[in-house]
Amino acid sequence: MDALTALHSRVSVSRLTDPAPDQQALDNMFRAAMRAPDHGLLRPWRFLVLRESGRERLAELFVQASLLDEPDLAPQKVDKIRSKPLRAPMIIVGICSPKDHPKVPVFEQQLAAGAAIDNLLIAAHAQHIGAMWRTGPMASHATVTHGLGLEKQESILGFVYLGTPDGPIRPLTQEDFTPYIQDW
Ligand SMILES: Cc1cc2nc3c(=O)[nH]c(=O)nc-3n(C[C@H](O)[C@H](O)[C@H](O)COP(=O)(O)O)c2cc1C
Repeated sequence: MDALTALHSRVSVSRLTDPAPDQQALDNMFRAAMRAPDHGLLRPWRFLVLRESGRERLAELFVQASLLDEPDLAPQKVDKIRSKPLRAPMIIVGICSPKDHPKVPVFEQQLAAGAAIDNLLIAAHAQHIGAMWRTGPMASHATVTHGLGLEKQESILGFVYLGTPDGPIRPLTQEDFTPYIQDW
């Protein structure tokens, strides 16, 4: 798929199944992530790749975090929370890992890390891999961030769910971009 086709047609895929992306596809995605615009070339990102046991451990962190917030959570709700990270065969946790820099504020480093995640999504799509960027309250919950080994200054920007699309991909309608553009 050429670059413009990939950019014009990327779509989130929420229903994902096996197989997970193979190593070559993953390498292509990370190479794309590394090409994100990056003020100062600080590489203010890192990624955790969660496969079978990683997703299960993440599920337990989600449960622990939710029970800490709401100790009386109904068992059905606990099961639902536990099932969330198991919705796809692979999750990549996109982390902003800002560096101290006199000219590059954390905000810009978060933008760069977000761009790296978007490059990763587009590279997944270009290889016919289904992907969806998710966050939710678990992304900023201390139980989850500590459990995943984040440092104090780091933050989770997204859980990227990855796999093979399970069913048809949502058809896209051409969106009119002109309302978002002005000559000035
Ligand atoms: C930072 C960020 C966090 C997101 N978190 C969620 C989320 O937790 N749940 C969700 O359903 N969509 C989330 N989305 C949106 C989806 O990834 C997706 O972009 C949206 O559903 C639109 O679909 P499309 O990507 O096919 O246009 C998030 C997007 C971004 C950029």
